[in-house]
Amino acid sequence: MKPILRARNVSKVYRGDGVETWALRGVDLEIYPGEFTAIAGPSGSGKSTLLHLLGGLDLPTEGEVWLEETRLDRLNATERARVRLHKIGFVFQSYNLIPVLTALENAAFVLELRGAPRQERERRALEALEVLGVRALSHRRPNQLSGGQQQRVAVARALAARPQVVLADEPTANLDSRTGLALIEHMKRLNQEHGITFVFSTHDPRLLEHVRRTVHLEDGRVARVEEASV
Ligand SMILES: Nc1ncnc2c1ncn2[C@@H]1O[C@H](COP(=O)(O)OP(=O)(O)OP(=O)(O)O)[C@@H](O)[C@H]1O
Repeated sequence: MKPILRARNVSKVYRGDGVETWALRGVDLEIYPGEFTAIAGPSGSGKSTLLHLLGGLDLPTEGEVWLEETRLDRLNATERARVRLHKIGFVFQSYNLIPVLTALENAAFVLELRGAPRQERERRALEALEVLGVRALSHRRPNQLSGGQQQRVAVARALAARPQVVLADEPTANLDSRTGLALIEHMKRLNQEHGITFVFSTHDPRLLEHVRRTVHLEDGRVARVEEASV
């Protein structure tokens, strides 16, 4: 089987105010279709940077990033945006819900950007909200939802578009442990039932008990990869 995502000897340097920060150094990583992979590591180890690069949101300083047969770091910004829109779902803290839209409209948003017809958008958004257990809240705006509910709507937005890959940056960070575990369970079910590939970052050891593969980052390098039999 060929990897769906691949980082080859990827380094990322942030430069600003005369300071250089090596966020990633020579990272090699392959993600295969249908995998459920966690990226773990202490604060500042490079987890968010790696997810940004894998999703084509940012470019590596050195190395290659591939999504299937497409080399993302060779595409221009418009081409990368098109690939993201059609193939990747994001659940990132910085990609918050749009405050003036209802949960349903938020969940349908990626499909709207893709130009899907209204009926199809609504059907798929409602389906995704149902799967995440927040369909009854579909007419509420984000400020009428708890943090956990907002996070579920954000996951529903990523999933309604049926991406091949979902990249999630600390998806449980703002949730209490019960809600966090429930969200991971939902993600796992979608992974098992719909074959969606998940890569998510976390520094919560409790969540790592639920994943098959954990990539540990330290100081921007892959320190070790752990395979569990869950
Ligand atoms: N835009 C930026 N400009 C300069 N330095 C940055 C930038 N983004 C990240 N860094 C630095 O790169 C390193 C890796 O950061 P990154 O956010 O990828 O780590 P992380 O593992 O996701 O951390 P956390 O768990 O705290 O979110 C850190 O030293 C950070 O300070």
